[in-house]
Amino acid sequence: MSLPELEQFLSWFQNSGGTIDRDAIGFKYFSSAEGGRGAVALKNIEKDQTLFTIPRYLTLSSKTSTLPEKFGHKIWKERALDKGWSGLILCMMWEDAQALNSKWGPYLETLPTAFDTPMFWSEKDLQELEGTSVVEKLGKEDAERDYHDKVVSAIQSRPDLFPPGTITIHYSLERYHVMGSRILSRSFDVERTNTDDYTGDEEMNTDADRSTGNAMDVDVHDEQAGKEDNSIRAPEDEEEDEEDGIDVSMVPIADLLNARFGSENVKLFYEENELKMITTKRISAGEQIWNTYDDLPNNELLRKYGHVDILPLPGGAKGNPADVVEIRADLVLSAFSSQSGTDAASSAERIDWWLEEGGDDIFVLETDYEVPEAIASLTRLLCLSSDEWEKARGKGKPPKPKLDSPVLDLIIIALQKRIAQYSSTMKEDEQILETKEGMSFNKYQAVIVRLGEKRILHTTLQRLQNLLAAEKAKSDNTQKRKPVSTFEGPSKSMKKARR
Ligand SMILES: C[S@@+](CC[C@H](N)C(=O)[O-])C[C@H]1O[C@@H](n2cnc3c(N)ncnc32)[C@H](O)[C@@H]1O
Repeated sequence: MSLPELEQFLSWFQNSGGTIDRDAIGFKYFSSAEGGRGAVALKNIEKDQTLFTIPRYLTLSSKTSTLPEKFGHKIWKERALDKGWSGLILCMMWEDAQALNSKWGPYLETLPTAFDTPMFWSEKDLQELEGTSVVEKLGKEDAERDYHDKVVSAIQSRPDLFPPGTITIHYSLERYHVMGSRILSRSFDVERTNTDDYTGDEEMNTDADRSTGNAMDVDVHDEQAGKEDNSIRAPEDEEEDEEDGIDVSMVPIADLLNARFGSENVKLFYEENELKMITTKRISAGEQIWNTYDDLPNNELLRKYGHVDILPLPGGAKGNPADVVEIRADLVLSAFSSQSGTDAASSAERIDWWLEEGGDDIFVLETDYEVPEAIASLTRLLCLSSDEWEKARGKGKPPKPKLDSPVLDLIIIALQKRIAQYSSTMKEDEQILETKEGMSFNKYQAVIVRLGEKRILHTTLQRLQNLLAAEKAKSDNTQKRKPVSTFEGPSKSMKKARR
């Protein structure tokens, strides 16, 4: 079973040195909730079976495209096209402009030309994501700055490579975003091997070259996190890739596989000269062949891939068990300032020290509803008396993450402030989903994302409020049990009562 639209591509793949077990794997359209176009098992397949292999020279990256060489490696670097994703995007636009003259022509034909990701949403739809971490991570402005500053001038400098008549069709800002989104939703972080030169066509069909050495995981898809996690990644991310020995690469066939939380049944492994998709469990005939995108939370799935995972959750609700919500450190600071009546500047020294010591500036709450130790430690740091703060600084150690009443009080306020950042309540979102008739797909996915975040916030908040109540009850009991007169003298509450 296969799709007619993929036949030319599959022939190209096999004729170019790729192998695929076509008795075991086919392609078909699943429901959109299951990923649309994807791969299916045509028979029962045992664990540890290789379904297809991709020679490294068939992967498309700025190492395998011949554009940097034609452009001149030196000038490529001078124009910083080796940093960030702009160089790879330019390679992909250029390869795409060559159509079937490109080595990857039939492969490029299989790639989507439109995306449902928030990068392409209207302002109105983006407002539905208010409060979530999606919007600030889109990186649209950074991407467009790269396009205007680096890519346009590179294109204009070489009319022989980028004929002026082709620019509006193949090198527009819109095409730049499409290529960026192809990379974001389909690329793999492929670790380099010692023999890094796998660009040449002379390597085609060299079965003897294939290593039987130890297979290792290939990091699947871009997995940057935190505020630098832009669709077009910050240059420093690419520098890290350089250091880590990773090539962000498009990998034919492998990128036809969908993924769903906890469903992985195959994984991409690499060997010296090729990548191998190998089953990680037995797959029954008719089942979808699922890769993994690292079981991302819905806010990241939506931003990178344009879909969300909706599965049954413990307690009856539906959502993504991998959901997370981010709390910025400045919200903790603002909770402290409003509670203590001080301004943020008076805590600046402590915050600077916290960051210098490597403390987090974003805390991540998960569906275990635990409070990250770092948020408790930062909160305690803010609450320390001047003497205690001097001591902590002297020792070079942030305070222990103990959840006592003052700390609980402040984290509760920070969570309440975080909840207030959304423009709708959790109840409203639940009602919106009950009557979803006529709702746009973008809005539907946005509500799923923000509801997932809010559930974590509300459940964690409830837990903390219970903990605080228990803490207070404990301290009240201790006060009550204290004898009227001890060797230390009357308790504070007794003193007060006598006045
Ligand atoms: C690597 S591609 C997978 C192949 C893709 N379905 C195709 O037709 O080429 C990733 C894209 O597939 C879709 N996808 C993958 N898994 C999905 C899922 N569980 N639910 C919905 N869409 C999914 C999303 O559009 C995502 O951006």
